[in-house]
Amino acid sequence: MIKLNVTNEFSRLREVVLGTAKSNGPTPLLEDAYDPKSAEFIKAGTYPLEKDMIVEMEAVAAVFEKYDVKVYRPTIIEDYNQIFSRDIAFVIEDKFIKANILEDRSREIDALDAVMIHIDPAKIIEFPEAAHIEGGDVMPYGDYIFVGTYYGEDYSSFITARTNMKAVKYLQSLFPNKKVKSFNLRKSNTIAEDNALHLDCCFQPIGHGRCIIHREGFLIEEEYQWLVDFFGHENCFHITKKEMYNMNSNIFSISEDVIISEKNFKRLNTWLRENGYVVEEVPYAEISKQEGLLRCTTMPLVRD
Ligand SMILES: NC(=[NH2+])NCCC[C@H](N)C(=O)O
Repeated sequence: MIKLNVTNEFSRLREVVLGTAKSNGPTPLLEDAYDPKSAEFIKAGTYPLEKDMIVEMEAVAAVFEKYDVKVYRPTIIEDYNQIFSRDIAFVIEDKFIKANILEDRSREIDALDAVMIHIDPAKIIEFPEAAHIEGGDVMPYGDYIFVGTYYGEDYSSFITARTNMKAVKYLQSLFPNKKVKSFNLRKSNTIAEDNALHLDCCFQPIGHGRCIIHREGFLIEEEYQWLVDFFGHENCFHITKKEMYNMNSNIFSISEDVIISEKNFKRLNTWLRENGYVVEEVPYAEISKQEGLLRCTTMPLVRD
């Protein structure tokens, strides 16, 4: 049995699911894209190729091996995108919560059966159908759970809005002892630079009380300010629109001190090293064309 345990983004990682780019399928049709960045590269004829993405994801697997982290991979569904494991389920404390994901991605969870047989069935939780939630929007942080949402009246017109207030409320009922704090995120179906697809696309806590944040990803100034006050201004690494677009907030922590990051994130990686973190650089620029990066492709099961 897997002893599920996740209470934050950075305690020492022991077991994780890493997505796969194998049998990812051909380049999707433009009308089938479900995020603006993928659409941009489909239009430009530069949508990432399976063979290139496989190489990138194997580089992450090699880092996990180096740190002795046990890695599970999804069972391959033929011609289906299974890169972003983060969104399909998530672990908080000892509970494995199946997300209520976008219809286009609904088959991805089937590929985790081989992982779920090692989980106590009593710990597997499903959300009510009307409560939409994806793991990229959910971040446990000690007594808190931070959740990205969109609560505009026009929620249903945004394919980029994946977590609704029904889910935020349901999450609170599941964890009555935690403070669930939600953040209304900026959405755009067409302009990737204006789209915070998930909370991890504009914000992520790292070890030693710091975080990475993009102000404009938040629609409500007070909600952004709450985070800055919570972490302290000097502990926040602010990223620009372009850096958000390149997914700088979507790095992944193996521990308080070790972070996997993209090799082109010069400004971020320098800041991390100056502050004492060990940065494991990997190439992930092809994956990033699908509006996701390292956090999105991983789903932690066990941290210390
Ligand atoms: N946790 C994340 N930010 N995941 C990114 C998922 C990207 C994927 N193209 C989608 O639209 O669903």
